[in-house]
Amino acid sequence: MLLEGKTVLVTGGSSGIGAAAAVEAARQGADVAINYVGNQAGADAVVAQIEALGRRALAVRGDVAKRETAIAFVEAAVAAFDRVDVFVSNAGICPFHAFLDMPADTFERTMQVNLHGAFYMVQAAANQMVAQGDGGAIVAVSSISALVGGEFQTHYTPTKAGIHSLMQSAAIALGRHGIRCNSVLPGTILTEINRDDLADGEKRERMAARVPLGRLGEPEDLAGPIVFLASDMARYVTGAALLVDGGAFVNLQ
Ligand SMILES: NC(=O)C1=CN([C@@H]2O[C@H](COP(=O)(O)OP(=O)(O)OC[C@H]3O[C@@H](n4cnc5c(N)ncnc54)[C@H](OP(=O)(O)O)[C@@H]3O)[C@@H](O)[C@H]2O)C=CC1
Ligand SMILES: C[C@H](O)[C@@H]1OC(=O)[C@H](O)[C@@H]1O
Repeated sequence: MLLEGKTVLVTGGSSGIGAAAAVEAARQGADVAINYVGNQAGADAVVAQIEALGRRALAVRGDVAKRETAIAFVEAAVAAFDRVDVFVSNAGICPFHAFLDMPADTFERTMQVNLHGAFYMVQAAANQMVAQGDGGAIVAVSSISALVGGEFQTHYTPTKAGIHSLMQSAAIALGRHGIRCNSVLPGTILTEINRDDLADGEKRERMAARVPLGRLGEPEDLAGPIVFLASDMARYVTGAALLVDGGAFVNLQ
């Protein structure tokens, strides 16, 4: 097992990619704490799946846009499990909207949840790891959208580029502490975040047609790459960004 005896924290662990990563971490031997903001039923279901695997689980509610949520999440996990070995910064939103009439509050909320939230969470986890004194691993969920644009994502893609950049700079800041920082860059993965957007059958087919592996992604497609980067198998990997997109990014012609 790749994460035997480790404590793993996942933000946005109540559905989609975060839920899949949390359950896979437990399958790989970790105790897991998840953060969520509103979906208590989803959080409870993930806790039940982790416990069914014989591991300890904790769900902590909180809005990642607020710095105090990060402090409270890490404190709650340490109170329950004593330490933080792996931190997965995953929580995010993508309220699709046109650029020219983007409401300021939609832009600002997306920045606060996706980028400010990642910063505060990663900072809180890193401080705990530094205090423990024996390293750790941080994996942030960025996106293929860090590298390419989206007409209705002008508020969102900069947050994903920012998360990619945050991991690069954090890798430098934290390397001396033995803390590795990497990102995964998912392509289009079928989750709640894009359920309405991909209800448009024409768009869904167009997105799938771009993928050399022939299908859109499932949350579980991210679980392995996240666990790998979190594990000692990736012990000399830091500052890296791993595309997990079925080949969509490289598919120009
Ligand atoms: N699906 C995709 O195609 C892609 C997704 N991503 C990224 O993956 C990450 C996960 O998204 P995905 O699994 O797809 O979508 P989901 O909507 O399924 O999951 C989003 C998760 O984030 C949580 N969340 C949202 N806002 C907050 C908040 N303010 N505070 C705390 N938690 C919050 C949700 O909690 P709750 O359930 O309680 O609302 C939920 O657990 C996001 O960062 C997204 O940008 C990147 C590339 C592609
Ligand atoms: C939510 C979108 O469908 C999804 O988010 C991303 O980051 C991907 O690039 C997709 O656009």
